[in-house]
Amino acid sequence: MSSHRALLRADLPRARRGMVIGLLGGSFDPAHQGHVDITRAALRRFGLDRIWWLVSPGNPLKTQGPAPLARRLDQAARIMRHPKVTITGVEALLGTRYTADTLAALRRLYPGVRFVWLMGSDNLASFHKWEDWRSIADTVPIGVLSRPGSQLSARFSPAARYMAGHRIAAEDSRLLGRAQAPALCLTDLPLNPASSTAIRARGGWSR
Ligand SMILES: Nc1ncnc2c1ncn2[C@@H]1O[C@H](COP(=O)(O)OP(=O)(O)OP(=O)(O)O)[C@@H](O)[C@H]1O
Ligand SMILES: O=C(O)c1ccc[n+]([C@@H]2O[C@H](COP(=O)([O-])O)[C@@H](O)[C@H]2O)c1
Repeated sequence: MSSHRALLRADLPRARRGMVIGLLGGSFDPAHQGHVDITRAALRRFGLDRIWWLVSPGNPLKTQGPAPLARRLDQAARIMRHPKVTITGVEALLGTRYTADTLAALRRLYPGVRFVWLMGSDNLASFHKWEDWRSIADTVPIGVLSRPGSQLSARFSPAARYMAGHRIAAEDSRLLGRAQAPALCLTDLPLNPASSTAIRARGGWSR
């Protein structure tokens, strides 16, 4: 193994073959209680062994850059404390920005590990604008957590239509982790209206 790859592996989170790992990607600028609530709910509902937060170097669709990655990672680790949740800067380590590239790299690095992509319903509503979104849908099961104001637009989104024949009902959500992609499960949860935009707007976080 080259020294570069050895270093990379030393920093990456560990996973055993056969594990089911949920990936929650986000700017986390800053992380808030909404992120914590959906993470705990996803662990319970989707049959996941672990969740990794992928604190993004920067959302490819957002024009304004977030606060420095190290600060967002520190703040996220303070707010999200759970033995099954790891806060990571995996995308910065891998040099990926687009989710499709991140997933392809993770699959190569973790043979035998199952990944599930997690997102709030606002992101499912605009998922069809992501790079290679159909290939993401075709290769990884997707678990969607309700977010106030976007449940309807998510249910009727182009991405939900694309996966219409591959829906897992909310009452069967535990099957998602071991389902073959494409697989989509939308859960109804107690909703948390928290948002990073609102926290920044009231001066609770500066970039
Ligand atoms: N309150 C919430 N309820 C459900 N999902 C959420 C909530 N807040 C964030 N998410 C989801 O968590 C992931 C990461 O979110 P992100 O870091 O962008 O936070 P945000 O509050 O949406 O930020 P911003 O307001 O800056 O867009 C996304 O999939 C998003 O849909
Ligand atoms: O790959 C893409 O085209 C793409 C476009 C928009 C968002 N994403 C990812 O979606 C996740 C949520 O982003 P954000 O900024 O809403 O927190 C994060 O992991 C982003 O990298 C990915």
